[in-house]
Amino acid sequence: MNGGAIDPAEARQGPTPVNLLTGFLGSGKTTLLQRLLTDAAMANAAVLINEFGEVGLDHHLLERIDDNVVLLKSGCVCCTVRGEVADALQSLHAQRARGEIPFFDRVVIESTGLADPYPALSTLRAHPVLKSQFCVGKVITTVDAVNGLSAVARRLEAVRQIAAADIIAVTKTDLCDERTTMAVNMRLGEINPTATIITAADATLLSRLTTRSAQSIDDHQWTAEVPPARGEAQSSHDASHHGSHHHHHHDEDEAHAVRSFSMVFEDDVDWTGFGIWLTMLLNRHGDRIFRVKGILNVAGEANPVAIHAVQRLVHPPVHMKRWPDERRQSRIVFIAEGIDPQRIRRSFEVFSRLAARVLFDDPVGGADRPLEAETWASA
Ligand SMILES: Nc1nc2c(ncn2[C@@H]2O[C@H](COP(=O)(O)OP(=O)(O)OP(=O)(O)O)[C@@H](O)[C@H]2O)c(=O)[nH]1
Repeated sequence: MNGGAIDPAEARQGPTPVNLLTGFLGSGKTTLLQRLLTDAAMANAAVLINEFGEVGLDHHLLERIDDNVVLLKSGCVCCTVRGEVADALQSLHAQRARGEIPFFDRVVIESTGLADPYPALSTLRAHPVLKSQFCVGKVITTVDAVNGLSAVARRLEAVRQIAAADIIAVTKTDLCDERTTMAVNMRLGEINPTATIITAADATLLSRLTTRSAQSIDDHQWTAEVPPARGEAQSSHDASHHGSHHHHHHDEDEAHAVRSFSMVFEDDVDWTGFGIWLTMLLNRHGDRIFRVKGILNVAGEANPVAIHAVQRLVHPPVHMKRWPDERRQSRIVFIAEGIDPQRIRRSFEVFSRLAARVLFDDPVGGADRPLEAETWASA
């Protein structure tokens, strides 16, 4: 770690701006980032991706992979910024000064969908070394027009992400009618009256993100507590972190613990069977399954198929251009509240066996043997 190297870029341009890209699980952060990075103004941006989950996938889903894209270990920005994010920023800074990585003039941190942005922002501002190397740029928060209001009603992190925003980019408006979008915008305006609210597709987004506001960003009270509105977000931020690798025990009861878990498997996936299983699972448990994302080795496909679901909304699959590594393994990450991972695993195994039987062995077998796991997913 080199906090003291004299960086010619810094001498010329001053501290490098850091934009935090936040937003609840599945609200469209990576999609927006992908689009922003295609613009020439972002050609020299370094990207830090922080994921909540055992198996990091976002760096595979993001097409621009180069030396300046760093995937941080599972965790969340709010809890790791004093360690991992701070280290990553200092390391980028030192490597740039030594000319070891391509020049960058901006850093974008994509946080996990469960991160409280305030600790990260206050650390960036107050960290003894970082504060001279980097400055806090605008905070952009994505809000999903389909599921955003339900996230706000259930999770305090979602409220705090909106409250911290300079720019709120409303995503998935193409999947909603105008009234729904207006209702979302109104609620956002109540939570954060000073943010600029635009749709994610708005062409002015990038210029709004990269220009400094008249009011310095440093004037924000980053450490201020943002209370939830009445009736919103029953569980506290601190209590919400509960993952297999990122495992915090706070006061939250098991029923509201959010945990991330993953399934990794070698066998080909039957696409139809998988689609039926996922749809049934989300119909039954979508309220508590905030996020499903994965890369599947689909039978008959040369390249992986990326899948995304957010609560009950299943997005169209995306055919990826190549496998991220030699192993053609399927990887699926779930982020769910109060669900035992074993039940999802068992249910998937039963469905896989059923699909194999229907396809290859015994077209009618299985139908008379509704196992506990099947009925759990579909009942
Ligand atoms: N129709 C539509 N789909 C969108 C839009 N934005 C994102 N999506 C889809 O929503 C799904 C989730 O998008 P991501 O960009 O991965 O969301 P994320 O916030 O990075 O997800 P996490 O990192 O898991 O929190 C993907 O299938 C996207 O294609 C949008 O504006 N319209």
